[in-house]
Amino acid sequence: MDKTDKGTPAASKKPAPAAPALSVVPTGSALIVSGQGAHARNPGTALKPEWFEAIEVNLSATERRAATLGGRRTVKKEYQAAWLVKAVQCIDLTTLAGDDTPGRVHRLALKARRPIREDIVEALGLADAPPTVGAVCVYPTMVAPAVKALAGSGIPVASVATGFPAGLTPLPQRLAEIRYAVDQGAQEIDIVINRAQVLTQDWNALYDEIRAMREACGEAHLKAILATGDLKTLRNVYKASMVAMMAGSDFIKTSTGKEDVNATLPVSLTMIRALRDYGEFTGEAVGFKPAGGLRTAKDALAWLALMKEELGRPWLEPNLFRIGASSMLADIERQLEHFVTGRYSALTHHALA
Ligand SMILES: O=C[C@H](O)COP(=O)(O)O
Repeated sequence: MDKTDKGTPAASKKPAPAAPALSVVPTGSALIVSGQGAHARNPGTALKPEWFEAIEVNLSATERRAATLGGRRTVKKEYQAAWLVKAVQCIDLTTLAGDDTPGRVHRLALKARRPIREDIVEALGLADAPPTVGAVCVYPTMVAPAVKALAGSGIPVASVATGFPAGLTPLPQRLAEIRYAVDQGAQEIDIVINRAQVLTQDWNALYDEIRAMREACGEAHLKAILATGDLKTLRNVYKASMVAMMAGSDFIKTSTGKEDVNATLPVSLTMIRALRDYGEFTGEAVGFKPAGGLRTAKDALAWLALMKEELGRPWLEPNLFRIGASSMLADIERQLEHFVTGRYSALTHHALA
């Protein structure tokens, strides 16, 4: 850690170019607002290793900072309910299983349209504008059923692609998979990076591949999954985040959900500091998506606190923040039910996801 950087766990030793301020404007303080607002795309930059090569990350300082988020910084009562509704609006409701079927995707889409039970929505006073999730995330061959089941809802379909989860098929096939998913109607593509390029510090190769993937996405937004559990060090996480953003990623995402270690707060903090540095260098606002192993309302609150404290209010909206989760919604719904009734029900009383 750079000792001059008071309390900054993931600090970058970077040159000091004229850094434009972030181009986003806070949208106000009310948390219960809906919408998948249009997100200006990140055009990327040329590859600039000088922005990240000298990075140092202090592991223990990063862990200490992360540990504060789930503990003393909690929100209670109606504030907590509002944050949980916000979390629902930011969920990429996901099914990425070998036994996925159009029927399962159809059921998931129904849940995406009405993620919180009607009586709870009414009790929360949200019946006029019931919340929906941020997106539904599926494998490429499930995009068409998802698009059909979500027709008219305004909920985008995200598809994983590029040989998810390992990303080790030849590049032409990975690019073809992106084009297939876009052709099927996916509006967002969650690509996986080639971890070997990070582990061998081959930044040119990583940059070129992600650039080519962005090109293949066309109008679809690109989320770059770094699979941080495979990247060995937080320095690598920071560098891979930077290269992914320079190559034009609209979001950087932690994990596939298939690594041994998936989303953690220290890794997320490191990615967010990279995101913030990239914003200072370029003026571009890039989105963040933690994913993998996030199961509880408590997880949702910890990551929302991280976004608010590190990046500010704009990163509490689905155009800049998503939570990738296949099984978090039921616990959030249960907590919201407790808020409106004062009673806890068993998790099994809450539908799918
Ligand atoms: O992209 C989303 C992840 O695959 C979801 O992981 P999960 O099944 O652990 O929630």
